[in-house]
Amino acid sequence: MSSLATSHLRKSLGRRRVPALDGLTFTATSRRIAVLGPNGAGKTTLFRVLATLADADEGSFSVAGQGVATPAEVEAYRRSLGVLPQSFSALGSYSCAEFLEYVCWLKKVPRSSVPENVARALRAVDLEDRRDDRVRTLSGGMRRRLGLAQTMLGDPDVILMDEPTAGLDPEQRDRFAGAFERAAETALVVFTTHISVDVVNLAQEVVVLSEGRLRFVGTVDELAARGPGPGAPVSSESVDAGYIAVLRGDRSDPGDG
Ligand SMILES: Nc1ncnc2c1ncn2[C@@H]1O[C@H](COP(=O)(O)OP(=O)(O)OP(=O)(O)O)[C@@H](O)[C@H]1O
Repeated sequence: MSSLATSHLRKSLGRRRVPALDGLTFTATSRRIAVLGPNGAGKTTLFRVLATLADADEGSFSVAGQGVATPAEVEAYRRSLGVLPQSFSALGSYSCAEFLEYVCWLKKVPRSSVPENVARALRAVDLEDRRDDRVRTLSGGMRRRLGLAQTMLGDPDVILMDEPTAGLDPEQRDRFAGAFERAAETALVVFTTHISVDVVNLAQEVVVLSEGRLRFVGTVDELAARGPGPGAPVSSESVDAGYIAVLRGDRSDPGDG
């Protein structure tokens, strides 16, 4: 069964109507999907469409076999969604727990479940000891993990993240990966990235875009094999090499279209 499928998604932006998504069609079947592509490939635009922050001009998508088209479908989907945008900024004067309680309220989490939701989310991202500290006192990596924590409130079925590890140092990226693992235990996770280490550490399947079109969809192993060749161990080097080969169109891909 498909976990995420798009069909002929088109979205043009700005006065010059730049085609940020140009008939994008793919089917992914795993529960941890990385969307990879160079600057301007259309990753953020896809994220915004999947998060229902923007409407596609044409085309459709479905998640776990459920369409997201009619107002009732969109509403049900939004209720099942956790979202971490690239420009996430929490309310600095709130404590971590107060901020998460506020998001619970926005997400209409039943009042009796709020303490448990907040405690579970803080535990998952390793911020229990910062529970009562103000958000503005957290490091950049901690803030990013708090951003991940808020996606987990209300037990979402789907979590979407736009470049969640951008700007994190290797140690913080590692800690983020641990928190990501816990979030992905119960949700389908789709995230955009530029970073091949993220693909290796976080994803099962990769969608490569450029110029709003599909270049590749397949497992991390399959992408890595596009570089040095079949049997190459999966590493950030082999994923990078596979990614470059895919962008150059070195070998044809049955998923291209
Ligand atoms: N508001 C806008 N007006 C006009 N063009 C835009 C706008 N936002 C994005 N674009 C263009 O749409 C295309 C896709 O942009 P998008 O931000 O989705 O790419 P991206 O893959 O997320 O890039 P990056 O990795 O740099 O964040 C690019 O050519 C970009 O210049």
